[in-house]
Amino acid sequence: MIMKSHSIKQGMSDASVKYQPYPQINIPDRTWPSKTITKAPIWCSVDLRDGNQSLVDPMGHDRKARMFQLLLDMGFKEIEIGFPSASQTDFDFARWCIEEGNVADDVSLQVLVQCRPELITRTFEALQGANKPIVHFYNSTSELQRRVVFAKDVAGIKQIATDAAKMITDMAAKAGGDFRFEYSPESFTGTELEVALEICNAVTEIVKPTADNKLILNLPSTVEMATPNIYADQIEWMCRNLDNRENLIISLHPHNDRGTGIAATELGLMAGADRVEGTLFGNGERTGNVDVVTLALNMFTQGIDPEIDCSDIERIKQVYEYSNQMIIPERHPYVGELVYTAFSGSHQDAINKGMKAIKVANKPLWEVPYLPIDPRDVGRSYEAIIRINSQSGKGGIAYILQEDYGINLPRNLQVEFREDIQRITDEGGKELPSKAIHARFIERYVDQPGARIKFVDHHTYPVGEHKGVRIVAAEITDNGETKRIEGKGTGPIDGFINALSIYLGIDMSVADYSEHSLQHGSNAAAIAYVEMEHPSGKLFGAGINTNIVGASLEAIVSAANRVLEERG
Ligand SMILES: CC(=O)SCCNC(=O)CCNC(=O)[C@H](O)C(C)(C)COP(=O)(O)OP(=O)(O)OC[C@H]1O[C@@H](n2cnc3c(N)ncnc32)[C@H](O)[C@@H]1OP(=O)(O)O
Ligand SMILES: CC(C)C(=O)C(=O)O
Repeated sequence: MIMKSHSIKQGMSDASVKYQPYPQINIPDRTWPSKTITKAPIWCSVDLRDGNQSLVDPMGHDRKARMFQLLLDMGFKEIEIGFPSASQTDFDFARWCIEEGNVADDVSLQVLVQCRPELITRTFEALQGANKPIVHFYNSTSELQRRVVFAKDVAGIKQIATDAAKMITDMAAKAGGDFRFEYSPESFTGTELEVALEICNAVTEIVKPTADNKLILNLPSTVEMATPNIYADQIEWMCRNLDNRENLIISLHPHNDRGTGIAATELGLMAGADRVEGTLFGNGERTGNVDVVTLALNMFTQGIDPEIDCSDIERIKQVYEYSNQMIIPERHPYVGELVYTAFSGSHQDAINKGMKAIKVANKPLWEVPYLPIDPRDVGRSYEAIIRINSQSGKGGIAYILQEDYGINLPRNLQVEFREDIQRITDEGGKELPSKAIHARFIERYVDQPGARIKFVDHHTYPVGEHKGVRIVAAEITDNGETKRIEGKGTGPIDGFINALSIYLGIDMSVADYSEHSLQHGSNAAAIAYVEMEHPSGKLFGAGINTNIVGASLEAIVSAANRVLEERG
């Protein structure tokens, strides 16, 4: 019998009939692939307009004002504050920004308007008294929208743009202020390049930009329709062919329909664009606008000053969540709850070693495997870098004990303790927090509740004629009963082991020993680790005491208790 294989595509249409590939751009001598981004673009936040217009519940005054203040604090010099002719809320907010927004002289407020006379008139009312405002006008130019939305040919669509350009420049001249202008051939990525060029050139001719007042030509990827290289080709082609290029600011306004908005923007900048419109963490229509925080931090990690301040990413996140009433996912670049966290063993091991190497090198260059940015640069701490679950390894556990508690486990003890933690995480199926790992370490190696032997005190004294050999007389408790034991050795550790071996009737010796002071914690205590060899293997004990010899002898008792436990 022939078995039919199942495919998850069963319910989907025939793609080759329903969709068509985006055509290539004919620009064989393209230069952008060998360019790099060397400086920050002019940033324009469109959170309060494109972001706001895509929300389930658009922002009221408080949510807008809080977002506006954040954008000013982050250093945005151009902020699209709304679409004042669309609603009274947007109109009133524009008035509030102008009258009460405490906007610095180097910041331009920007507003959006369709190319419609009544809306343009209302927009100018909203802008009275604004300092260097940007009037951003747009109309859709794509082949599809010309056909199905406007039922107009190219000439008709160009007329909409040029009529608006004329009206806007006339009104600005009459108003006498220092207006700036931006034009967007909306749905640019669905517009034939020759058509976009013709319409943009016609608008430029009317606006007559100068070196002192450049026209912003915004070439939006209103809908992201192709791979990012196509957008870059389109931008390079426009930059090469536009009239009066020197008096134009070429702006990108990417959306993220294919999930490649960041890449498209970066390639668009390499292709010659000067400016980027986007939103914090990418809120916006459908899959969102391009995320300016990610763009800025991508630049930062390439050694470029992004010129917007992302050093308090938690505040940016909080305002984003309050104003947009949306939650940022855990994996969102640079800000997500989990983006600086490794659970898996090999990542933890490499991070642990990288962090140590950085401390040793004591140089500013950041080089930590798996962490493209120092979390502290965005105001995040190192606390969450390594978290422990069943996927974790010894390096991660060692890192947590070192970072959080100043406990620097010897390598073999890391291996031993990891097995214990692995058993717990496998059984629980859950993350084990740092506190629980520390508590387990103390319980197993230091406090040992219910253990048979406890160390109380010791004395040493020389053995008459034997130079270098000393007697160790110690007091211990065995199941709560006080006992005095005695042994010989070259020092207290040696002698105490000898005493315990005789008392317990088990042949024990020290295979490895180390100690260090505990930097964390209220008392200046020391921790000692003893790897104890016994007839059926090796295992570790640890002791913590303000006295280093005390810590060592407690570590021996700890190891002896574990030997007893193993023997049952
Ligand atoms: C890609 C973008 O993000 S563009 C920005 C989109 N943002 C928004 O739409 C948010 C704010 N918008 C609004 O509140 C409303 O749409 C308003 C107030 C602007 C207009 O409202 P209305 O006139 O009631 O409705 P609507 O938007 O449906 O109007 C569409 C009409 O304007 C025309 N139109 C649409 N865009 C433009 C434009 N840029 N320039 C000129 N005319 C336009 C349409 O062809 C249509 O004409 P028709 O009435 O002859 O068919
Ligand atoms: C108005 C324009 C720039 C826009 O929002 C878009 O194309 O997405």
